[in-house]
Amino acid sequence: MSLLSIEDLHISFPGRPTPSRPVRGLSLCLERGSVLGLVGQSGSGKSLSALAMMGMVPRPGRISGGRILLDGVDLTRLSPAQYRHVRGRQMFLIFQGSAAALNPALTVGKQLAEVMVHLREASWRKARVGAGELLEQVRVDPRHLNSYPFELSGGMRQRVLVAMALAMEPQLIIADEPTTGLDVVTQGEILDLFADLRRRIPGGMILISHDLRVVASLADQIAVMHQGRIVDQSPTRLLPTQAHHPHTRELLAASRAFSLREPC
Ligand SMILES: Nc1ncnc2c1ncn2[C@@H]1O[C@H](COP(=O)(O)OP(=O)(O)OP(=O)(O)O)[C@@H](O)[C@H]1O
Repeated sequence: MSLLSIEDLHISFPGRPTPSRPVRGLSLCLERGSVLGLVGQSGSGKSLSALAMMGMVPRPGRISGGRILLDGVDLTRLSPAQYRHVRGRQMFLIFQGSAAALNPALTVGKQLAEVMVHLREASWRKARVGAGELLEQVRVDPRHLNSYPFELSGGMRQRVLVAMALAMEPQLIIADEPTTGLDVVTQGEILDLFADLRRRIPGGMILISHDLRVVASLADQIAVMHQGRIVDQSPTRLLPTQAHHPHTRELLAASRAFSLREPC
């Protein structure tokens, strides 16, 4: 059984004269232990799809059809309380603008320690030590345990989010444009960290970007999204030969200078 299977997902927003349907018939599969790259141009529906997987479609939008199966459980049928439980333990979203994902009022150490106390039932003392170790694993100096998110650079905040994911050990990690807004060197470092993360997390990862080059080095499979649905999906290195949709051809042409390599 696939770790994640999305079947014919539709998301709509009310509107006149007709509702808008930014996601219309999205289907994809993520196998356990693998990374799926979800690419597509701005507005194709990638972020909304990620939010739908997390049970966080912004109102008045709603899932108007389809199923999202995580380990065979249809998430679209969960109550809000059940969803919160699954979201806190089995799924983790790293999204654009890492600042917004961290609590601005709590130090980095406190936020990491809270995850360990609540999910791993560690004592506060052990959690604090564990939080320092996690920061070291993502190559952030542990003295930043006492720093607030605004005191860190964008790259460091992304590293803290990766540390948070390591603390939670979720089944599914969704990273939505995790390197957008970072300089090229920091982008490379963050992608290296994701490569490390995928080796440590037994579940799977969905890496979302408008840039094929960003996901190609990490993803086993690439799914190309266009106007609310997947138009091509294939193993990364076969995409240039297997892609048939004109939009995928455009994306490939745009990243031609960079050859698609084997996932690390
Ligand atoms: N809160 C909202 N209300 C109404 N429509 C929305 C809302 N959020 C998204 N949409 C619609 O859904 C479309 C897809 O948005 P989405 O953010 O998923 O695109 P994306 O592929 O992630 O683009 P980007 O790479 O720019 O983030 C948008 O073009 C917009 O029409």
